[in-house]
Amino acid sequence: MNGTHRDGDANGAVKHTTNGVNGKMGGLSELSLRTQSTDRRREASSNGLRTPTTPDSRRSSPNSTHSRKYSNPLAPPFIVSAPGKTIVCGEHAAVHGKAAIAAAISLRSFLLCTTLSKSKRIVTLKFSDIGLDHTWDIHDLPWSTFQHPTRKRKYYDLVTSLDKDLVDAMQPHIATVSPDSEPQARKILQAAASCFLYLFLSLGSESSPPCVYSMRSTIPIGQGLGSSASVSVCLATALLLQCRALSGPHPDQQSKEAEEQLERINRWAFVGELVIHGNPSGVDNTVATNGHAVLFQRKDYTKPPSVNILRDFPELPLLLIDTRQPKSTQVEVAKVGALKKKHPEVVERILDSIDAIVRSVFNIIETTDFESSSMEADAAITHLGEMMTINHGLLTSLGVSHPRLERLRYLVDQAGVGWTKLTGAGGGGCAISLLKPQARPTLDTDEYLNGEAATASAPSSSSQAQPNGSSLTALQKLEQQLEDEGFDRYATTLGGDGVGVLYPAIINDEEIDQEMFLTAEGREGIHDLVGGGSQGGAWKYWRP
Ligand SMILES: Nc1ncnc2c1ncn2[C@@H]1O[C@H](COP(=O)(O)OP(=O)(O)OP(=O)(O)O)[C@@H](O)[C@H]1O
Ligand SMILES: C[C@@](O)(CCO)CC(=O)[O-]
Repeated sequence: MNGTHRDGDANGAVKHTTNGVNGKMGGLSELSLRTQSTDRRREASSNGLRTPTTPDSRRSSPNSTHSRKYSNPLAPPFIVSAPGKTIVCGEHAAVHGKAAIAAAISLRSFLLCTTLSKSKRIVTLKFSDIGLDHTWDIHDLPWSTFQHPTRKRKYYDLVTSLDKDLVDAMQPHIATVSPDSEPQARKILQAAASCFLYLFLSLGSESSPPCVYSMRSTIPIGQGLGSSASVSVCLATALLLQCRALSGPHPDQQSKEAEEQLERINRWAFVGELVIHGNPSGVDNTVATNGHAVLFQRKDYTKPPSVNILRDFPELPLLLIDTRQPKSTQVEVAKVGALKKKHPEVVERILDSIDAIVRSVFNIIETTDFESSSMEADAAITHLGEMMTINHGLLTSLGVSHPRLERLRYLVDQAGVGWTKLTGAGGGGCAISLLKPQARPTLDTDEYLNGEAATASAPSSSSQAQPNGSSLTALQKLEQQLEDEGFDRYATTLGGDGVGVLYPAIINDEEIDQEMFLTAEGREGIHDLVGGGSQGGAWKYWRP
């Protein structure tokens, strides 16, 4: 195997041993070694300072009287990105050991990590979408509790529950995060801060690099599109990279090695989700880590879940509609848990039916060529639509729908253009509508396709075949009505890359600095600044 083998713990106490034929270093290490001296020079000149003396030049200078210890140079700023998700079927049932299918969407979160000079000894969170700006002194954090030999976890451990003592030790440091904001906002801020701090204290050490972590996301928060999982994946990846517990990503990385890195990230992202959600199944972080689509099932919480990556997820004609009704995943998951406790036999059967829907959808997806415009493909779409309708009905019976979701479903049903189900935790948030074959738009409305075709530029309208007039009108009318009633529609594609790294944070020879990153305007501003996240040669992905 090419590359670097790393031994050590989550403390950053990592030994590098090259075991390849040519002894080549793995991705990030190689990049960081190459960029360190440049970076130091850049820092020095931007400070108006002389270029610092390198260890080599010091050694070669016989007159050097410096006895100061050489300190590690700064790592350059880098960005980590991960997608949001939509659950095609199986939400809630996934929490109770059943299967679910989820697909990555093209909305993503981005985390810019800016290492500070070692003398600073602080970590700062600038999560500007939610208005979080908080700094901790690294020395003040409860390292002794987290690093205690009975509690300390290795970076490769499988952590499946939170340690109450660690959560308690963290509390005084969370209580100081925006204590004066109103309760609902404070909950969001403190959840994000807790997610970071638990991971930082688990994977870092008192000698971790001081750093500013700046977060931007194009995923709406708390609308069922996996914003928390995407944030958790970004944080876990950045912290694992900083403690050198990951190799790559690099293009020639062997499949098995890439898979191991993704598995490592996913394990810690699940811990982040435990902090934010309380009782997650792990499906959201799994799809945010791996990208594409996944068939997911976690029967035993003490073991890794079974994950089947669906790399050729079909380009289904979908609408992704936001009710703009805020909800809490934690609350909705707890609701179903309470109902199951009260009526175990009935609820277990509902969950089994949802599991049967997931199997049926998986079989159809695996056996149908959706690209052909055959009767078989149309029948498969109808089959998927019917499964979605039943799935939504079962979720409603579990008590996780909302009047806004029911209104949306009614409007789509009335228009006769498709089948609708809530996606994610429900209680508000988003729904997906699969368009009926006869309502499926033709060339000028490719935007409804969820795959690459959706982003390809369409030919001019004069050269297009005319769509089925009545269906298109029905769809246009529906869109108008949705807009009038305050629903939002997201243009997104399904099934792109999972977690990615831009190291260093440079696009088209321009370094993305904190100011630019934090002030980029709206989804398009962020997307344009970082080069799309999922595209562009500068971004690297673990691709097994
Ligand atoms: N842009 C962001 N910046 C910082 N924190 C964020 C951001 N987006 C989401 N979060 C964190 O994730 C939490 C939202 O999680 P929640 O589960 O309620 O919604 P979701 O993940 O969008 O929905 P679902 O789990 O149903 O897919 C927020 O409270 C916040 O702590
Ligand atoms: C509601 C749920 O099933 C999906 C949330 O996106 C919760 C989970 O699986 O963690």
